[in-house]
Amino acid sequence: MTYKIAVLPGDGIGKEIVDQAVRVLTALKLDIALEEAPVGGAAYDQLGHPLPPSTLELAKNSNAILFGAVGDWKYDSLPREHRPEQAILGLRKNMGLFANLRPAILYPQLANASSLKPEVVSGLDILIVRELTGDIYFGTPRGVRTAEDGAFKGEQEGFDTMRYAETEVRRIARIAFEAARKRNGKLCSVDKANVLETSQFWRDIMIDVSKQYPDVALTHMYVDNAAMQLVRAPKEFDVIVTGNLFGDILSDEAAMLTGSIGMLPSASLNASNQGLYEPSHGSAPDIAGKNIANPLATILSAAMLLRYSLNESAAADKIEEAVRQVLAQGLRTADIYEEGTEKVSTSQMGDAVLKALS
Ligand SMILES: NC(=O)C1=CN([C@@H]2O[C@H](COP(=O)(O)OP(=O)(O)OC[C@H]3O[C@@H](n4cnc5c(N)ncnc54)[C@H](O)[C@@H]3O)[C@@H](O)[C@H]2O)C=CC1
Ligand SMILES: CC(C)CC(=O)C(=O)O
Ligand SMILES: [Mg+2]
Repeated sequence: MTYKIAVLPGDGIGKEIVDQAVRVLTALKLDIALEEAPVGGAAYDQLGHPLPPSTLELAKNSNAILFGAVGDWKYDSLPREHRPEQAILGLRKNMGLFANLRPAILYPQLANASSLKPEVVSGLDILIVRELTGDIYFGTPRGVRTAEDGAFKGEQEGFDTMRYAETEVRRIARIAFEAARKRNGKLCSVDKANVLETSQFWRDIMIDVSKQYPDVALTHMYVDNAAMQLVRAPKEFDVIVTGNLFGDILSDEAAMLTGSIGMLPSASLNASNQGLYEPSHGSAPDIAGKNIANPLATILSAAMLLRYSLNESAAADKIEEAVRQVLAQGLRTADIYEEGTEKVSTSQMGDAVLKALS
C-alpha cells in the first residue's frame, strides 16, 4: 500500500526545514507519495484563506501530514479568522488531533548547549502529552464586549472561555497513562486546581482514570510549580499530561532543556491513527530565508510520522540514529553552536543527515 503524506510547509522557516525533512523521507525509498499544499500566510496570499478547503481535504485524505509552521508579524492585524495560526488550529480541530506528544530528549552531545548545567539535564528523556483540541484555545464564548458587571462595568473587556468536557479529559488521560506504562510508569498531571474549576474537574477525572492503571504512579502538580521544577530537576519527570494552554507553554520551556527549540519534534494524533507531525516551534520570522534554522526538530518529527502513522519503526530508528551521528560529528546549526563544533546551515545539516543515512 502506498502511504499518502500531505506536505504543508507554511510560512517563515517552514519551507526551509520541511525541505530537509522531505529529502530525508524520500531517501528512505519507502512506498510513500508526497503531495504539497499551501497553508498559513502563504495560503492566505495565494488563495485568500489560511486553511483553504483544498488543503484541508488533502490533509484529511492523507495517512499523515508533515507540517512546517505558520505565522508572520505581517499578518497580525488581519481579522483573527484570516490569521495564519488559524490554519494549524483548524487542522487540529477539524481532524480531531487531540493528542499532542512532545518528547524532550537531550542528545548527549548537546549537554553543553542546554541553558542548564550538564549534570541537571544529562540523560533527560521526558514526554509531554498535551491535550490539543480543547481548553481556552477553543472555548466559546470569546471576544471583546462591554463589561456588564464588576469593578470595570461599562468598559470594554476581552474574554475567553476555559472549558474541558469529560470525554476530552478521559481520552487524553488514557493516552498519557498508556505512554507512562510503556516508559517508567510515572505520570504527572499538571493543572491549576487551586484556582480553576476546569482544573479541579481535570484532576478528578485523572484520578478516576488512574484506577485502571494501578501500575502507573500518578502525581499532580500546579502549573507554576511545574514550570519551576522543569528547570530545577527535570529528570524527576517521566510523562507529563496537561491541557492545551499549559502544555503549549511548558513544552517550549522543556525544549530549552534539550539545547534548543529547534530540537523538539511533535506528533498530533487522532482516534483514527492519522497524525500531523511538526516541530514544536513556530515560523521564526526573525531568521526566515537565511538558511540558518535548525531542521532537526522537523526531521525528528518525520521519524515520529514513520513510527506512529506508517508503522515504519525501523525507518524511524534510522533517522534518529542519523541525527545522533551528525551531532557526534560535531555539526551544529547556529542555535546549538558552541566553541569546538562546526557551524552548518539548514541545508548542510540536511546534507549531513542524508549522508549518515546512506
Ligand atoms: N505550529 C505553528 O505553526 C506555530 C506557529 N507560531 C507562530 O510563529 C510565529 C513566530 O512566533 P514566536 O513566538 O517567535 O515563536 P518561534 O518558535 O517561531 O520562535 C521563537 C524563537 O526561537 C527561534 N527558533 C524557532 N525555531 C527555530 C529553529 N528551528 N532553529 C533555530 N531557531 C529557532 C526563533 O528564531 C525565535 O528567536 C508567530 O506568528 C506564531 O504565532 C508559533 C508557534 C507554533
Ligand atoms: C498557534 C499556536 C497555538 C501554536 C503553538 O504555539 C503550538 O502548538 O505550540
Ligand atoms: Mg507553542
